[in-house]
Amino acid sequence: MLSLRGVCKSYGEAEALRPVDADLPAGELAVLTGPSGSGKSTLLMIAGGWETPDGGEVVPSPPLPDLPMDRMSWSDVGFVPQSISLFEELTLADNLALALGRPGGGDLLEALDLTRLAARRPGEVSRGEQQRAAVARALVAAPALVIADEPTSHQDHRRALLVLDALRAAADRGAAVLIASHDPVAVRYADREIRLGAGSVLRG
Ligand SMILES: Nc1ncnc2c1ncn2[C@@H]1O[C@H](COP(=O)(O)OP(=O)(O)OP(=O)(O)O)[C@@H](O)[C@H]1O
Repeated sequence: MLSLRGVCKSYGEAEALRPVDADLPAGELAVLTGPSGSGKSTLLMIAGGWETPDGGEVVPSPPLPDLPMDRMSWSDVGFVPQSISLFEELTLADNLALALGRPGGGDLLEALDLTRLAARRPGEVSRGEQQRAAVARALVAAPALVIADEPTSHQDHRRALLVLDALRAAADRGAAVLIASHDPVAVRYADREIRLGAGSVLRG
């Protein structure tokens, strides 16, 4: 469960995120929508504890450890950044193993149509395949909170459904899953939509 109460953020004079109230219960997949620049990525960074809001509060339950982003464990928060950011020197399988702390995640690689690519490095697979591997890495350690920024942006329709099915399965096992997306398929898949519009929340 994650509660956002009046969370807002500015960069200097620029208002990146107007105050937002939203709840993200455990076991639900929520989609954050809104025009480009409305603050979706900013809100995801705040929700994951990697950015500090200027006002309001973020209340994760159970609480997140008070650690900087690069020290956060994949078993605390699973993150799919817009930039994907796999470890380039590791194979896809080893990217998952690093997150899990041991080899594993074959079921996720299979579910995301990556089994035959498991021994390749990110530079040896397509952008869409890298993105699916980032989704697998985010889910492999079964975190209670999953945050994904545009996780279907590089997927064809069939693979977008695989990604959404994997995120849905994480919610079904009890995780709170928050994704930002422009993809209407993702919006249909979600249990709730949090809409940011021109800097303000229309529905949460
Ligand atoms: N580090 C920063 N410094 C200054 N302004 C920033 C910074 N990061 C984001 N912004 C601004 O804050 C606003 C919200 O950005 P954000 O990336 O959260 O939007 P978004 O809804 O995720 O956009 P998109 O759909 O294009 O990814 C934008 O106007 C952006 O230019």
